[in-house]
Amino acid sequence: MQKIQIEGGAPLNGDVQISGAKNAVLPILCATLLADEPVEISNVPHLHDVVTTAKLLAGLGAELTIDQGTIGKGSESGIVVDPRSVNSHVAPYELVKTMRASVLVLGPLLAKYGAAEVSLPGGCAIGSRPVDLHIKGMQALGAEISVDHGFIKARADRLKGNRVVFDMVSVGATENVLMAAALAQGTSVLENAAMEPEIVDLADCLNAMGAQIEGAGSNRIVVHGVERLHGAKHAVVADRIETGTFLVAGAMTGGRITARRTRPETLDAVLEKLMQAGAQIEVEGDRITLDMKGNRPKAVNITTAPHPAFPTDMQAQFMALNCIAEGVGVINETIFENRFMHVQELLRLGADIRVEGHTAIVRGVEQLSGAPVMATDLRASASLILAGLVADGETLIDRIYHLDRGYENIEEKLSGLGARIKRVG
Ligand SMILES: CC(=O)N[C@H]1[C@@H](OP(=O)(O)OP(=O)(O)OC[C@H]2O[C@@H](n3ccc(=O)[nH]c3=O)[C@H](O)[C@@H]2O)O[C@H](CO)[C@@H](O)[C@@H]1O
Ligand SMILES: C=C(OP(=O)(O)O)C(=O)O
Repeated sequence: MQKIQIEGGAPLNGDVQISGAKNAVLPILCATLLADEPVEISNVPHLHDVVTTAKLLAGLGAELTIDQGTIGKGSESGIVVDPRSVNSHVAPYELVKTMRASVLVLGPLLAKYGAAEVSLPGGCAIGSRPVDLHIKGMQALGAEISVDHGFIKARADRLKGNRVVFDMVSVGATENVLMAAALAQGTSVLENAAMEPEIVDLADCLNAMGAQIEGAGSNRIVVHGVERLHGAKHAVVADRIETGTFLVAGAMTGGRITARRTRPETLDAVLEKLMQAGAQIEVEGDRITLDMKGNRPKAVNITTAPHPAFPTDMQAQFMALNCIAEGVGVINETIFENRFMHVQELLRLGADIRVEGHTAIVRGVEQLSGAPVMATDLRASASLILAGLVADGETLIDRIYHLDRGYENIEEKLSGLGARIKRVG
């Protein structure tokens, strides 16, 4: 099995180009099912989750044209999905179990074809992650739903617009209901909606396909259902989590890094914490430059919460930063009940972390020491890479398939900044 090998201690400097966002491209690919013409998506990152989604859509009968050569290399091309040949409404367990975002075909299949059978995703390393809000949302739009033999089985002649009040903020449930409401009869109002930039990107794509969605990016989204959605072209928004991960790498190594082709306005909470850690941040157009001027970062306190607050998907990376920072940083994880899996592995690298329930107290040490470690989930993998970049000697990270779900060419990008990192095995 492949591993990532890092020789720590090299300062990182230079420019890095940010890819399209995993968490935007996955719902957008699912949204293409709603159209009755081909939809062309560009700035598609080359990720394992994109391959899984492509398999899922192909399994439903959609025809996909994938331009491997250009994926991730520019915004000219990517994936064209022609949904006209869709002839199945079943999302099988084999795919859903490897990628929870597969549940996002529920809304589109139901709205367009009147039926969907989607395997229940089950729990994952970071938490139990139920889908009750997705189901309640579809029911509010008039779907009949049963859950048996591990599948969500949904039917509706034509969904009807309604007021949907989410009990708690959910990115996935907001996206699923948004897609379903786009083709429903009448107007839907989504209250307590998630406000993540990826929701805005999905709504932009749907509107380009002819949907009538207002208010995406706020906690109240109004969707005027339309009769049909047509083909469109859409470029995926930049990945704010990838951007943040590279900026933390710069901060931890005392370097100067420019993230190019990103969306600075989606990173306010992260940039604020980097400045508190002592980084000088400059924003110009689609670029963010972080300069640590060779200094050791200062520890920062973090509480994760829905956008625009600090993202849970950056928690593990800031934990790594706190591990080598000056002082003590307190991290509260409020989104997922089990998102401290990286702690045990960071301890193996010499970190000083105490976990009390949903809080981790991190006392910065002068130096981490390289060791073999195991990745447990996507962002945990990123945190171990970051720690390895500053650890003394060699760090060998196992189970890196988690990383390939969500980071495009991370070794190449880090090598380009001066890191001594390679894939082995
Ligand atoms: C593909 C994608 O975009 N993934 C992101 C998405 O995941 P995802 O959409 O799964 O996350 P949610 O926003 O839905 O989850 C937030 C919280 O709500 C709970 N919940 C959610 C749905 C539900 O029906 N019932 C319920 O209780 C979850 O268990 C969790 O505790 O948002 C998360 C929170 O920003 C990010 O960490 C993930 O990277
Ligand atoms: C938790 C994440 O993704 P997913 O929802 O796809 O598991 C993530 O991107 O950090």
